[in-house]
Amino acid sequence: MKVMKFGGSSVKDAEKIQHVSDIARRAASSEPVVLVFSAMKGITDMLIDAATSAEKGDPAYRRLVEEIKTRQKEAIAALFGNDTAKTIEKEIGTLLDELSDILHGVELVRECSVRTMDMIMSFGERINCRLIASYLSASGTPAQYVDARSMIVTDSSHGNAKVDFEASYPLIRQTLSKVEGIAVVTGFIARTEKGVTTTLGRNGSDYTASLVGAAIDADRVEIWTDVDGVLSADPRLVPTAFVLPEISLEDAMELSYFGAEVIHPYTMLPAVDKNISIYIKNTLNPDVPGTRIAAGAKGGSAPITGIASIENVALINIEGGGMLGHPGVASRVFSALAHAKVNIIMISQASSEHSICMVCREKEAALAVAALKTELAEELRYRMIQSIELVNELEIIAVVGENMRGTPGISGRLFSALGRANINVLAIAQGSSERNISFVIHQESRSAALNAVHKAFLEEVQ
Ligand SMILES: Nc1ncnc2c1ncn2[C@@H]1O[C@H](COP(=O)(O)OP(=O)(O)O)[C@@H](O)[C@H]1O
Ligand SMILES: N[C@@H](CC(=O)OP(=O)(O)O)C(=O)O
Repeated sequence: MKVMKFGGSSVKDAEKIQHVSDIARRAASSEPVVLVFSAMKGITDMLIDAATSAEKGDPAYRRLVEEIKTRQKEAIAALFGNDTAKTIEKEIGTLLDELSDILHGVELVRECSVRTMDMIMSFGERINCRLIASYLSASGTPAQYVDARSMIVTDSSHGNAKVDFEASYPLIRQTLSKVEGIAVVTGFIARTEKGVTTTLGRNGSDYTASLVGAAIDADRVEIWTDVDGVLSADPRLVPTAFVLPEISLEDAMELSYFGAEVIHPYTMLPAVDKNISIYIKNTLNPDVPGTRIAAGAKGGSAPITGIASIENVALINIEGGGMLGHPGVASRVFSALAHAKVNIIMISQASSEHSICMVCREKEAALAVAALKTELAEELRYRMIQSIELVNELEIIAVVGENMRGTPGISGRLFSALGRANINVLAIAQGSSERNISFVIHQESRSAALNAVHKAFLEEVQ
């Protein structure tokens, strides 16, 4: 039994849907499969844009809904014969009408809460999975649409909800045991205990697939995308990046946390629980073995496994001699940021205790600085803290790999490579697991830094 997840890039249009349906059908002829699909590529972004426009009272949202309708109509016309097309169009039309009504509501009240945003985003996966289940059935492979909200239960942190494993696993088993034909499960979406729609975070359909895989004790979970596997770096930025045949669950988690969007970081959590291997496969190149992500898998003989990066981040630097020997400042800083719901991606504190510096997403930076200025008002007034400085337009780069543990000289080699490429490093952090060194640079040096580090660790003869 295996779970196969197809991302937005694999179901962009009718032609791609036909192609992945063939892949799924072939797999289903030799073992039972459960399918998980994301929305068509770009649809989630369009839904977010529509909600944002409606909230501002900008009628542009109607044009976006029309564009979504047109894409669906085109796909339906290409996938179904005339009679079936009418039935599917009606079914999907009802969903699109509901979406229009919700957006109209948002326009009227000029407000789109995170809860409403989750409901709006859910239409991408719901529409796409209805379309694909109908297409599979109409083309001779009986399939049934499964709304993940009937089986994945989360808390109410909308936009990035936390899964209740204990509640979800039995529900997943129960729901799937009643499905006739192949289950076509909506990725990304879930619900609270009270039935309110939630989402698992952008790119979260990978996580849906591994949750389903762990619940049903699948032999493997396959994430089908548009590249040959997990590469040693983002291939769009590092042309010499190569496919990693296998990597550990921990390295995959680190790489994805630091921006390798080929897999969602939480995907590895259920797999750790149940010791399931995850395979990254390419729909454009289905016979290539891809990458196997599994407990204990080795990343290769190089000192690092791979490199990842996050753009549009900001660095906040709190400086002041008054922090020296005063316990509790760090804890207040992080509590204030947590309270303001700012997510800190990286932290580094100078050992002199003169400064604490943190990195967050640029879009959250102003909020973070305001929260810190309020929390540290006293210290600023009495000059125990001299400044709270913000630098925007930065990039975090992380070098990741099990092999770094206990290997001396990695930092020296890393910073020499950056020095040779004339790249200025603003902050550095290393986890005590020694599995990752992350550093911050100016965004304009991104490509030069990634390529220099890739060359130093992964291309030159070791
Ligand atoms: N280290 C990496 N290995 C492979 N792909 C990467 C890596 N870093 C970034 N990517 C990008 O991730 C993309 C796949 O993720 P995504 O677009 O979310 O796919 P999907 O739509 O299938 O979910 C690839 O096309 C690639 O450009
Ligand atoms: N559709 C959602 C969830 C998802 O996983 O998408 P994809 O598999 O295309 O990254 C998003 O765009 O975030």
